[in-house]
Amino acid sequence: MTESPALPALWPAPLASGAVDATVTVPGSKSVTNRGLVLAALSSEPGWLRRPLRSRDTLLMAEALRTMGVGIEETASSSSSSSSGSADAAGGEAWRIIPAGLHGPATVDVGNAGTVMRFLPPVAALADGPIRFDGDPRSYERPLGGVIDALRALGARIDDDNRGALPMTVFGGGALEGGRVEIDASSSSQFVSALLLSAPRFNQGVEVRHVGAALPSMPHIRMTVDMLRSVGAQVDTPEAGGEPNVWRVTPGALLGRDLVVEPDLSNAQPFLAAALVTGGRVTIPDWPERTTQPGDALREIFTAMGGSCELTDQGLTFTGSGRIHGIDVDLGEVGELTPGIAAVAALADSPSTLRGVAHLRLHETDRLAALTKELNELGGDVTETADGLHIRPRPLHGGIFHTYDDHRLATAAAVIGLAVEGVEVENVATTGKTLPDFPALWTDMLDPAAPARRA
Ligand SMILES: O=C(O)C1=C[C@@H](OP(=O)(O)O)[C@@H](O)[C@H](O)C1
Ligand SMILES: C=C(OP(=O)(O)O)C(=O)O
Repeated sequence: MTESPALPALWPAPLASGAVDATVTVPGSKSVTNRGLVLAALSSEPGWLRRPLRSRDTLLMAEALRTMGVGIEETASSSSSSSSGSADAAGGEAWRIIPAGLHGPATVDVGNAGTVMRFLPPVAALADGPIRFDGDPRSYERPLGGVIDALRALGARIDDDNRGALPMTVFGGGALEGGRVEIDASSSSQFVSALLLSAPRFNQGVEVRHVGAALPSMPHIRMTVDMLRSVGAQVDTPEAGGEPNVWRVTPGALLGRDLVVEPDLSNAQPFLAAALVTGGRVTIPDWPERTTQPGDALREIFTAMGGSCELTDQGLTFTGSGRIHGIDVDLGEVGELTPGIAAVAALADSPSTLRGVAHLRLHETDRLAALTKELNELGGDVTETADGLHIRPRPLHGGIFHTYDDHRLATAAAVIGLAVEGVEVENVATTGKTLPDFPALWTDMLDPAAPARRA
């Protein structure tokens, strides 16, 4: 699914011939889909996920749950379900998730999905046998020690041959005691989300206390809390008058729900950037009015960089002004937006400073090093700071943009290619991690008549 044989090793990023004017339907959110799968698998009754994202990260999550015994059925429409009206209105494809006893032995391939490698070890601790975790070479380098240590403190037995990283085996004991635990989640908010998501099934629930430097990606933790509450879990949070950096989940059964997955707003980013870069207009249908997705911050960030946006019944319409301004911004809450913002900043009329994202060095690749190197090889002037990037725009030229198996590097390169002739994106198929149809969506955005011609 991820490696389409039709995609060339070097994808010539199309140059925009003018202002884009398009409506782009963006597939479902990776973060919502993978949380929805985990929560449904841990529920006490079957549930539905409608418009789930089907990408490498979410298919790995579904497959991992299946290998542990969970039923996940694909359906073409919602008509035979007991779904709510809103879900029926969503129509389209759906996954029916049928929870079952979690069984080992099993082997989980995490690929390079942070959500799979962090969210599933607590689930595996509830299984009745050993669950082996392995993945792409990069997954061995990504931080996991916080989850491993916390699970051990909560009663799990784990054999981590690579000491604090993958590969490893979680020896599920059929149940986990749970209770209080301290964790340093400064390298990834997913450590906190991982413990909270499975905690309703721990005997004592959980109290997670983050200790250490700043915690990144808070909107993703809010997403975890919101989704837990939507399936009936009781969660106390710092926001609700609780102690700072402390989350509590009470043990209890989770309900099977019918959830319509929102479009992935972080994957909407390159399309919104296209409006900004070309002085055009892009509409993303189904942009939610309220959401915990960090991509919603693009409304503010890209407006500050030179566009304007309007949320209507048609969705979010973003309009570029023809000018792009630099920005000085802390992206700690919305780190996954950094590559796309860096691409736009490299084309701006003034310098930018992107701060608060040191943890990106341990994402799919070292994103700070990769963006610096690749933008500079096209003639840019980017320097790494201790916690981000300083970008001084200069005229860029064409060349190969290496992507290091990082979907967001590939989409960032496509944004540069709109304005710079001759950009070739290495391994654009890596976008399949979260957005398998990216090359077709991109060319259709630039030529909205293309799908009709193909039909
Ligand atoms: O919980 C999630 O769904 C995510 C949390 C964030 O991780 P980090 O806190 O590790 O940056 C984000 O970057 C990632 O793309 C998705
Ligand atoms: C950091 C990201 O992914 P992951 O879920 O693998 O951490 C991302 O999608 O930008």
